[in-house]
Amino acid sequence: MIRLGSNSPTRALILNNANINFIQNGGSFDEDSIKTTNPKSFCYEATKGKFNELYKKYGIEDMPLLVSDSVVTSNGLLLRKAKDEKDARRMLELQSGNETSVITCMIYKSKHKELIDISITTYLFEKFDEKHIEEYIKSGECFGKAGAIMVEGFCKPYIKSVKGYESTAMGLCVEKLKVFMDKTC
Ligand SMILES: Nc1nc2c(ncn2[C@@H]2O[C@H](COP(=O)(O)OP(=O)(O)OP(=O)(O)O)[C@@H](O)[C@H]2O)c(=O)[nH]1
Repeated sequence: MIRLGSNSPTRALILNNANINFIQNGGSFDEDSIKTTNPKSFCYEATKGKFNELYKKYGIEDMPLLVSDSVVTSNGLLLRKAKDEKDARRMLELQSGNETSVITCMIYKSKHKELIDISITTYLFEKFDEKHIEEYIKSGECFGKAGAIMVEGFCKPYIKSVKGYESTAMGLCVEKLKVFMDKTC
């Protein structure tokens, strides 16, 4: 059993699908406190901030702690979660017909071992259909997701090429996590 230190329904889904037993306790780390706009550094600092908050609160005596953060970068810009419909439209139009990378950092710490991993999945998308963009925004599914994208949903029909794990793009590189958890310390 592990503690998923996250509010993310997608991260919970990823662990469930991988048959990893967990309880979920999200934190309230303020990502706006992070100054850097370098996507990788931002992602690492956000993960570290989330980890420190929840490590202080729960420790790892009773079970290992797993936290994670994901950001998107396209055209060198850092894309976090869309603030509103206008922001979501901006992010989607930026990624339409473009290359996009999802960067996911995770920290897993038990009494015996610790993993700090940064994984990247890069997509080349076809141009998104304008009408489909509007439907997707209206559905609200674009919110709460880095870069307002959903690789297993809205983006799927537009994927021209992909390099990296889909799980990384969805918010938790479960393939690497499972290999690490299965390793004896
Ligand atoms: N379903 C889905 N979710 C995605 C995708 N890309 C990113 N996400 C989610 O976007 C969110 C990125 O925001 P974060 O700040 O890392 O995490 P959060 O949702 O705020 O949750 P915390 O772990 O509590 O910080 C995460 O919940 C990811 O799972 C995707 O393609 N599909």
